[in-house]
Amino acid sequence: MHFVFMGVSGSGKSSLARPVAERLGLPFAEADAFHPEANIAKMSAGVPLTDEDRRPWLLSLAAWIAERERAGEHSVMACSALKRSYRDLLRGGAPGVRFLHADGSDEVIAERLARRTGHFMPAGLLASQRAALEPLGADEDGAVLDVSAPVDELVERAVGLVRAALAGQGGAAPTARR
Ligand SMILES: Nc1ncnc2c1ncn2[C@@H]1O[C@H](COP(=O)(O)OP(=O)(O)OP(=O)(O)O)[C@@H](O)[C@H]1O
Ligand SMILES: O=C(O)[C@H](O)[C@@H](O)[C@H](O)[C@H](O)CO
Repeated sequence: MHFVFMGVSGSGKSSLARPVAERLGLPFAEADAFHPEANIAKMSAGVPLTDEDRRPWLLSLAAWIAERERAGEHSVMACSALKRSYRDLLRGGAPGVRFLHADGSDEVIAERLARRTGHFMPAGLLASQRAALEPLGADEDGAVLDVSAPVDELVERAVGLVRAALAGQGGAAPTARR
């Protein structure tokens, strides 16, 4: 199974996904590291990416998932995966792709983005990220994490969800909480 922490910029995907992968000893991919230079330059200049900009990037991430699948490994990824069509591309990588949506109010996320340093993504792009975001549909495998809680607590919760999904493989999957 492949667990993708999704959400808008600054929602805390990376802060959660990385420790979850470490705790469970699973391979981890940070989707930001897969962007071509042109995408990074665009975002750094405060210009939102288009579907066309994101497509090759999402396909490279799906390829990473497919490699883990071929290796017989579970995996964890941090990737915005804002639209359903983007998640469809990721789901193309392997049969068992599930999404954990790091979700929070604009107020909470904007405040975290304003405080974050050393990252290419300007806080001003939050509005466009929000506009693009399509929450998980009822028919999409996944769960929602309310990111107003402290990181440690959220990591604990996410580890629990991943463990439960892995234990129930072939059985019940964690279902979306809204
Ligand atoms: N639950 C939390 N409580 C307090 N601060 C948090 C929490 N989660 C993340 N942060 C902080 O908020 C900022 C954004 O988190 P992070 O970089 O993980 O988000 P992200 O969704 O991966 O963003 P991006 O997509 O832009 O890379 C960071 O400075 C991080 O330390
Ligand atoms: O789809 C996108 O617009 C991008 O993935 C962005 O979300 C960033 O890569 C990331 O959030 C910035 O840190």
